[in-house]
Amino acid sequence: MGVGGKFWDLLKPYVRNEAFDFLRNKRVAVDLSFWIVQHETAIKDSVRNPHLRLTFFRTINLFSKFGAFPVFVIDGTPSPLKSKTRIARFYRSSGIESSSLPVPEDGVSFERNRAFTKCVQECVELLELLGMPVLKANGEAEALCAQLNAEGHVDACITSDSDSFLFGAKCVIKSIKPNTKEPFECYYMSDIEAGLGLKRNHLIAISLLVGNDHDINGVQGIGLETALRFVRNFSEDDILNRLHEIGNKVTPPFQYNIKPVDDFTSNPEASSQKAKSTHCSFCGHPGSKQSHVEKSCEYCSPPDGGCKKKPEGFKCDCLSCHEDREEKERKKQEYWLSKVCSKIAMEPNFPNDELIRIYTCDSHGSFTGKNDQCLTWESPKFELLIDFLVFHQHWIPSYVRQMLFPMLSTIFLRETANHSIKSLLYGQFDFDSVDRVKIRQGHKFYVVKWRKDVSLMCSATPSSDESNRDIMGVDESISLLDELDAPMIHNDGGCQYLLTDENVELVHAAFPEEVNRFLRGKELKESKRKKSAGADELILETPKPRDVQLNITEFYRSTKVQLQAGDEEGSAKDYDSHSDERNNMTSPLHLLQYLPPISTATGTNQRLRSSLLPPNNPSASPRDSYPYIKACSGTTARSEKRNGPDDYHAILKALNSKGRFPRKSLGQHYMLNSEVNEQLSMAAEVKEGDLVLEIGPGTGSLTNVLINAGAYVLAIEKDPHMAALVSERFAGTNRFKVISEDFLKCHIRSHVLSIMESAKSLNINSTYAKVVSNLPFNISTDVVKQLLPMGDVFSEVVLLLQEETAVRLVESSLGTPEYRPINISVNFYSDPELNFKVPRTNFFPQPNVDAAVVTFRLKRAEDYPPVTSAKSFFSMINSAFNGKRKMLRKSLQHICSSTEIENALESIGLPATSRPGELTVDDFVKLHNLIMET
Ligand SMILES: C[S@@+](CC[C@H](N)C(=O)[O-])C[C@H]1O[C@@H](n2cnc3c(N)ncnc32)[C@H](O)[C@@H]1O
Repeated sequence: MGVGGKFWDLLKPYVRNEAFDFLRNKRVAVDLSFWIVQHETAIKDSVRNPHLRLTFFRTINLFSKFGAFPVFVIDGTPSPLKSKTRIARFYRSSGIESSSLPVPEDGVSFERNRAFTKCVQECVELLELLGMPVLKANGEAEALCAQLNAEGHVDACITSDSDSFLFGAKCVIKSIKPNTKEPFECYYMSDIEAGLGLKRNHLIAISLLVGNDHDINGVQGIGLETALRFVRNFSEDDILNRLHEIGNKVTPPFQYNIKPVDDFTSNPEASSQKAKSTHCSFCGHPGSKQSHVEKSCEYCSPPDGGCKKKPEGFKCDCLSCHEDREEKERKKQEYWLSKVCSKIAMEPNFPNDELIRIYTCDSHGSFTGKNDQCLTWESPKFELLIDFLVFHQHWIPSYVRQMLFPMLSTIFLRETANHSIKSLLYGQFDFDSVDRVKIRQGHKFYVVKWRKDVSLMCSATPSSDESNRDIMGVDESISLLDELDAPMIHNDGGCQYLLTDENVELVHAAFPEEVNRFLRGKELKESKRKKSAGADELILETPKPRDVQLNITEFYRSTKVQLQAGDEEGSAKDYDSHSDERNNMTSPLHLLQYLPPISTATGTNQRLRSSLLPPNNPSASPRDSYPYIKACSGTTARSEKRNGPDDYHAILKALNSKGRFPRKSLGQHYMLNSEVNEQLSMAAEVKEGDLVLEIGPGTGSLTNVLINAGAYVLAIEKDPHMAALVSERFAGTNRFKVISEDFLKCHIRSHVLSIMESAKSLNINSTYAKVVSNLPFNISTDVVKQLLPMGDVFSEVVLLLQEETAVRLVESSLGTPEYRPINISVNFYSDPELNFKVPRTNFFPQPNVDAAVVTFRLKRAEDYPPVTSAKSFFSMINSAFNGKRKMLRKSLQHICSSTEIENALESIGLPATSRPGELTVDDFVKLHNLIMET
C-alpha cells in the first residue's frame, strides 16, 4: 500500500525499466513482508509454503543470476496509528460496519496475525541459513529500507510500498520480472522531483491530504489530483508548516494571498478589473472597427487595406488582452486555493503531528548505520539448509543441492576472483572449462562446465538419473514464479558434469587463463569456418546486375527480417561460435546493398545512407549501423543523454514548468532522441529559407532542430499549454509561429498561404512548404488524408508514424486485407518512401508500439494519374472497396451495368471477375476512364 489514491499511477510515467545487470555487485534492501504478501496472493493454492519457496528461489536469483547483494528487512512493532488503520482496512474489506465494533485504544499497537508472523519467522530462518543479512525495523520495514538507501548503505529498495519515498528512499524497485530483458521496474526520487516538482515533504503532505497506511481517510473531499496541485504552490521547506497553520486555523488562508471563498465574490478587487481596451469586432485586434476602416489595422495589414475576419476561437495577443487573461487565471487559482484551504481547515486534528514525526524521523531500525559491518553475506549453512527444506518443503536433498548450485558457484567464482582460492566447489566440483557463450534476454553469459570425479568422491550429489528422478518426485510444477534454471547434470568418462550460466566478467576475473583459452579456440574455429565459407561463395555467387536496385519495399522487408533475426537474441537461445555468423549477416555493408536508388535530384538517400554508415570504429556493433534509429533503451535514453536541451530530465522539467502531465488522448509521447529529430529534418532536406509546418510541436525538441537547420517553422498545437510552452521557448527567434488549434479542424491552407504572402520579410525563399512532424498516432491517418492532395502547397511531407500505420500506408500489397482506398490515395497523390524504424524506447512516456518515418513526396496536379475527374474517381474507389469481397461487376453496378464493367475489365487485360483488392492504381484509372466514357 502506501500513499492513498492512485499514487503509483501518478508516478507511472517516470518508470524506468532497468536492464539485466542493473543490480550486479550492488546492495539492495528487500522489504520481506512485501515479498511474502505478494507470494501468498500469487500462488497461494498451488504449492506448499509459497512464502518459503519463493523466498528461496528469488533470493538465489537475485544473488546469482542478477549478481546482487540483498539485505532483508522485516517489520518491527507497527505504530499504533498503523495498527488502527490496518483494523479499519480489514473492516472495510470485509464489509463489516466498523462503527458496531470496539474501537482500539489510542496508542496501542497490534502485532500482525499469527499466521503471517509465522511465515515471516520461517523466511528469516531460511534467509539466515542462506547466509543473508536480515535486519529488523523499529516499525515499518519499508522505512528502514528507505533509511538504508538514503544513507547510501544500499543502492535501491525492493518494495511496492509507495511510502518508501516519504521515508527518504532514492530508488525503489516496484517489481521484478526475472525472465525479461529489462527485469526491474524502477522509480527514482530524482525523476519524481524533476517531473512532478515534488520533494519528500511534498509527498508527505500529499499523503496527509489523501490518506496513507496510518490514516486511510485523509481530508474529506481532497483527491490525488487536488492534493498534487495544492502542494505545488508551496516550497518543500514551507509546505508542512503551511498545512499546520491552515489545519490549526492559526492564520486564515487569505493571509497567504489566498482569498477565502465567501470573500471572493464580494471582494472589490474582483470586480475592479481594468477596463479592456477597444477591439475591432471584425478582426479582433486592438482599435475600433471604425478606426480600422479609416486607418487600416496594423496587425492585419492586408494589401487591400481591409481587415481579415477573425477565425473561430481567435485570441488576441496584444498586451492588454494578455494581461487580462493572466489576471483572470490568477483569480481563478486564488479562488481554487481558498476552497481547498477551507476543506483542510474543516478537518479535525489535521495534520497529525505523530504521523509527520513517523515520516520525517530518520532512524527506523536497530541498524546504527555508522559502518556497514553488520551487512555481511556468509556462506550458506549447507546441511542445515537441506534439513530445513526437506522438513518444510518435502524436497529431496539432491533437488535442494541442485537448486543451490548456482548460488554456490557464484560465491566460489567471487572468492576465486578475490583470493585465488583454488579449492573445490563445495568440496566436490572443480572448474572444468568455459563451454560456450549463451545469450538470454539479450544478455551474454558464459556457460561454465563444473566437473566432479565420481570415481574418487563419495556421492554427495546425485547421479544424473537419480537427480532427474528426484526432480520428478517434487510436488510442484516448474513453471511457477521465479523458478530457477536448474543446472543439468550429466555423466561422462567417470566424471559428473554440471553446467551453469555465469556472468562473463566474473568468470574472467576468476579464471582468466581458461577464458582466454576458450576465446582463442573460438576465434580459430571462426576463421576456419570463414575460410571454408569463402571458398563456397566463390563457387556459388551469382553477381547481381549492378544497375538493378531493390525498391524500398524490398529494402524495408529485408531490413526487418535481418532485425528479427538479431532480435531473437532476446529469447533464450544458446549461441556457440555460429552467433558471429549471424552478426555478419546484419553487417552494415550487407544492408547497404538494399538501399533504394539514390535520387540524384534530392540526394536524400545519399545523406541518409551516409548517416547510417558505421562510425570509424572497427569495434562498432552492427546494430549501430542499422537503418533503424539506434534503440535508446529506457536507461540509455535517460542516462546517457542527460545534458542535451531535450533530454529526459529537460523534457520532464519543461512539462513540469507548465504543470503538465503527458496526455494519452493527445498522443503526447515526446521524443527523447535528438538523432531521430535530425534524421526527420534530413529526410525532408530542410534548409535555410524553407517554410516547415510542424503538427504538434510538444516541448519543441523537433522544432528546435528545424529552426537550427534554417527553416521558418509554423507549428499547430492543440494543447494550449504546450503551445504556450513552445511560444515561450522560441520567443527569442523570429523564425517561429505557433497556432493553438486542432490540426484536423484548422484551415491549414490559409495559414500557410498567409505566411507565404510575407515570405520575403520572413526570409523564406522556397516556393513550396514542407511538413515535418512527430504525429500523435491517433490522428495520423486523418492527417495523411488531409495533406496528400495539397501538392500545390507542400513538396515533402515527412511523418513519424506508428510503425504498423507506416507499413500499411506504404507497403500494403495487392490482394492483402491491408490494401485499402487509402493506398490508392497515397500512390495517386504522392511517391511514398518508408525511411527507418524508431523503437518505442525513444519516447517519453514509452508507447506500446514502435514508430517509423515515412516521406511522402507530393505530386503536382499535372503529375496525378490522368483521370477525367478526381472526385468521381475516388467516389468509384470508395464504392469498389465498400463491398471488398464483392466482384467489381457487382459493387459498381450503380455506375453502369455489370456487362459494361466486365467488358471494361477485360479490355484492360483483367478477368471479368476481378475484385477491388486486385487492381493497381493504374488499373483503377483505366477502369474509371472507360466506365465514364460509356
Ligand atoms: C507525439 S507528440 C510530439 C511532440 C513533439 N513534436 C516531440 O517530438 O516531442 C504529439 C503532439 O501533438 C499534439 N497534438 C495532439 N493532437 C493534435 C491535433 N489534433 N492538432 C495539433 N496538435 C495535436 C500533442 O499535444 C503533442 O504535443
